Amino acid sequence: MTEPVDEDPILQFRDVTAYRNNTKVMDQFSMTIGRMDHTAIVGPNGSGKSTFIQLLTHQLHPVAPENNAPAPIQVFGRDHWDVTKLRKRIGIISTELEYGIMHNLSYGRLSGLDVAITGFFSSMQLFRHHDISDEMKQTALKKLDLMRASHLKDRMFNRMSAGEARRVLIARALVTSPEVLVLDEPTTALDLVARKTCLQLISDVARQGTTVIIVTHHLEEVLPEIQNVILLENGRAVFSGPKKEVLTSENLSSVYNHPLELFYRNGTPRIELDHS
Ligand SMILES: Nc1ncnc2c1ncn2[C@@H]1O[C@H](COP(=O)(O)OP(=O)(O)OP(=O)(O)O)[C@@H](O)[C@H]1O
Repeated sequence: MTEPVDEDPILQFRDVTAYRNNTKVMDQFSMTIGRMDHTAIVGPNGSGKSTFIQLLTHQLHPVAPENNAPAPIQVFGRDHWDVTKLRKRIGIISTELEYGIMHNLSYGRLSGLDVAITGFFSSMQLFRHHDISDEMKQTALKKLDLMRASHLKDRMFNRMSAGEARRVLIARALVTSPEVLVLDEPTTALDLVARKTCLQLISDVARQGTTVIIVTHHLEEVLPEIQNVILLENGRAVFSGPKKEVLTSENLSSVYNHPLELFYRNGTPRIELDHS
């Protein structure tokens, strides 16, 4: 196992290849994300975005390297992690997690405050053996406040709208003050106003010192704070680098296999389909 040092990248994928049900779903995917390199991983349906999240959460494992080659995935400079410890340093928000908590009702219902507190235990539920201190409660309340969700602390999670639930989940991810926040299509199912609020809150998190990684196919989620973009196609990083260089009409048309026109509005990229 390698010993981490502070300057190590947060995430390093080196020629990562992975299979799901005997299908190659990631093919020699390489990328490096440093501290405070806010990054968007963008790609069309089926390009490998969920696969990336699964590799990060250890739900899926890469093909082992040959001989003594370095491990294909390193997080904070290490290739082996106790998943519970890692979850405290990397907050992940996905619709899968939202669904999991929302439908995990057999153990009892959770309030907004309870859901935020589960972040300390990396669990989807609060159990009797969880020792909840006053400090934890205060921190959870503070993070709910940061996400403008204080009014949801006593509301049952399964009675919240998608936008409310998303804000509570971001607060949950922040209770351990993670160095990195990974968001999987954070505005899916949100209406126009909730989407704007959610993106504004994520921008605030990025500016306050947490490295933000957004995995998405919605270009409006590529916030002004994001400077690096990785464009995925068929499980490979086909374009990678500064946002203005990677997000071009030409590159996007190639990856989406359709003529697209890219423009920026208030620092946020948008695309228009070319119907000609
Ligand atoms: N369980 C599975 N077994 C085999 N192949 C799979 C499985 N799940 C996904 N794939 C394939 O893996 C590739 C990458 O899928 P993935 O779900 O990572 O893409 P994605 O970019 O997240 O797509 P979307 O935007 O539609 O969610 C696709 O070609 C998909 O068909």
